[in-house]
Formats: sequence, C-alpha cells, structure tokens
Amino acid sequence: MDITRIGVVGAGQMGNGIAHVLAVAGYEVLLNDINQDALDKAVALIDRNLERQVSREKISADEKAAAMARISTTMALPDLGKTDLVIEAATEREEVKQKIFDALLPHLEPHTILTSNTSSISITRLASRTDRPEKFMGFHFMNPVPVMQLVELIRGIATDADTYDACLGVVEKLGKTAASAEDFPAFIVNRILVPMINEAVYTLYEGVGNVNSIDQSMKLGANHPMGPLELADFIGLDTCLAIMNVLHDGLADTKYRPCPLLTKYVEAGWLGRKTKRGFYDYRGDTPVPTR
Ligand SMILES: CC(=O)CC(=O)SCCNC(=O)CCNC(=O)[C@H](O)C(C)(C)COP(=O)(O)OP(=O)(O)OC[C@H]1O[C@@H](n2cnc3c(N)ncnc32)[C@H](O)[C@@H]1OP(=O)(O)O
Ligand SMILES: NC(=O)C1=CN([C@@H]2O[C@H](COP(=O)(O)OP(=O)(O)OC[C@H]3O[C@@H](n4cnc5c(N)ncnc54)[C@H](OP(=O)(O)O)[C@@H]3O)[C@@H](O)[C@H]2O)C=CC1
Repeated sequence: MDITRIGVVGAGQMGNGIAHVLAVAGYEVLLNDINQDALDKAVALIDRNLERQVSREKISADEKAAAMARISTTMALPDLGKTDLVIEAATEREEVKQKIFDALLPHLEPHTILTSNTSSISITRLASRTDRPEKFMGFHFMNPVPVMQLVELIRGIATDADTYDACLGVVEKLGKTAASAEDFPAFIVNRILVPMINEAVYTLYEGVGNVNSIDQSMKLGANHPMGPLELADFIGLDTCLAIMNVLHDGLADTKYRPCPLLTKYVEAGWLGRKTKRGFYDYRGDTPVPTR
C-alpha cells in the first residue's frame, strides 16, 4: 500500500518527534491537537531540533526547509480524513484515545490504517471498537523520537498482514528498526523498563537512597544513559503511572503495584520535565532534586 500522507494526533513530546521524523523521511504530515498552543510549541520545537541536526551536518538546510514545508497543523480532527495512515499520540488514557477514534472514524477513507503510539493499552481492545480492526495496530515510538532507533510494532488479534507490512515499510523508510511485540500489557520495552522505574521510586520511598544516589548508582553502576528517576521525569510521571496501572490491572499481579510516591507526584501535577517539576525541579539553570 502506498502511504504518502500521515496524520498525527496529539502534539505533545511524542507527537512532535513523530511529525519531525516522518517529515524528514518525505511524508506529508498533518499534526492535530485540541490545543493551539501545543501545536505552535510543537512546530517551534521541530524547527529547533531540525536546526540542531543542520548544525551537526546530519541534514542540509534545504532538507530542513523541505521537512518543515511538509508539516501542517490543524485543530479539526476531520481534516485527517484524507490521510493514508493515522498515528494517534495523545495522552495515555484509554477514554481519551477512544473519543479520538470515535470522532475520527466517520471521516476516514476505507483504506486508511489507524494506529496508536500507546505505551501500554491493549491494541486488540482499542481496535475492537473501531470499524477496521484488521487495519488497526500499535505503532510505538521511543522518546526522544529523532534519536531512538527502535519502533515496536504491535499486532492486535485481527490485524492483517498488509497492515503490518505497510507499517513496517514506514519504519524502514524512517531508517529505524522495528521490533514485533505481541499484544500484552505494555508490550516489550515498557514491560521491562517501567517496573524498573517504579522500583527506583520504591527505593526512594523506602529511603534506601535519595534522588541523586539512585540515579548516580544506575548511571555509573549499570551504565544507563539516564538514572531511572531522571528518565521517569523525561517520560512523564503521568505516563509512567498509567503504564503501571495497565500492567497491574492487565496482569493481575501485585508485583506491578504502582509506588504510592509516584501516585502522589502525579496527584500534585508534578509530572516531570513537561511541567517543570517531578523528581527534579527544572525551573532553574540546572535540575535540583525535589526531595
Ligand atoms: C515510555 C515509552 O512508551 C517508551 C520510551 O520511550 S521509554 C524511554 C526510552 N528512552 C530512553 O531510555 C532515553 C535514555 N536517554 C538517552 O538515551 C540519552 O540520555 C539521550 C539520547 C536522551 C540524550 O543523550 P546525551 O548524550 O545525554 O545528550 P546529547 O549528547 O545532548 O544528545 C545526543 C543526541 O540526541 C539529541 N537529542 C537529545 N535530546 C533530544 C530531544 N529531546 N529531542 C531530539 N533530539 C534530542 C541531540 O541533539 C544529540 O543528537 P546528535 O547525536 O545528532 O548530535
Ligand atoms: N513520553 C514518552 O516517553 C512516551 C510516550 N508514549 C505514548 O505517546 C502518547 C503521548 O505521550 P506524550 O507525548 O508523552 O504525552 P504529552 O502529555 O506530552 O502529549 C499529549 C498531547 O495530546 C494532547 N491531547 C489530549 N487529548 C487530545 C485529543 N482529544 N485530541 C488531540 N490531542 C489531545 C495533549 O493536549 P493537552 O496537553 O492540552 O491535554 C498533549 O498535547 C501516550 O500514549 C504515551 O503513552 C510512547 C512512547 C514514549
């Protein structure tokens, strides 16, 4: 199947990165959000990240200009009706994603493939509530999208081979590597990574270490590029908590219970970098632990 126009729903940290790499690869991108401010910020951030790539000679100035010209934005979801593929990358809440699909489906052409960048939610369940479960699958990028090599591709129970192959073709055109994951809670990367982050929060909660010693231990002692609490702030504490809840509910095992301290940070609205406070406070020149 020939894919040329791609719709991206949600212009947060993942949506802007996804739009960026799709545009560089030559796709026409239509980026949607409910918030004009999020769209404006996403376009400004894409411009900045592309400029950094130009200055590091990863792409030319002409390639940057061509990529920017391929990105349009809209607050009207029906505008995505003319795309060949939609990648939904809105907030990690099933009811949010469900409402988006309900609103979008009447406008989609029959051939359009519908995918979700969800970190954890059942692809089969999301697909079952659409008119095209065979053309629905998980298209899971990693953060930061322009840097991370992997994309997890997750087939729902009804996803057909043509849909999988078309999405694989997009991943290959992006120069990224696909990993095929079965549709179980949080798939592969987050099934392993996010319980590790949750355990780091328990380590903090129980006073085994402080924010600095926990992050330093995993950076210097296990060669992780970021400490687990720094990484949690980078992913978003709301997203980490949502993933733990999906694991806990979906696998019915107490080993996945979210740490109460993670819940408390989310309740405070301290969601990490995106709200400037989480395990670290980002409002100054350098991040400072918040406890
Ligand atoms: C939650 C989920 O569903 C799934 C997930 O995504 S889980 C999260 C997965 N991601 C990770 O684990 C990231 C772990 N961290 C890292 O790999 C590294 O810290 C990092 C790549 C983010 C930054 O690396 P670093 O060496 O500290 O920084 P730095 O040297 O400044 O940047 C390295 C490159 O990344 C780019 N970069 C860094 N942050 C970026 C961002 N937010 N957006 C775009 N590009 C970025 C830089 O421009 C630089 O590019 P070049 O190599 O082309 O020069
Ligand atoms: N963060 C990460 O490291 C990763 C996240 N993901 C997944 O990607 C998705 C997005 O995450 P992320 O980008 O981090 O989240 P963000 O919170 O950064 O962005 C989500 C964006 O979606 C917008 N949004 C909310 N509701 C709607 C709607 N109905 N229509 C259109 N846009 C909407 C939000 O607007 P507003 O702010 O106004 O609510 C916000 O701009 C989630 O499913 C997440 O699990 C996948 C891989 C990695």
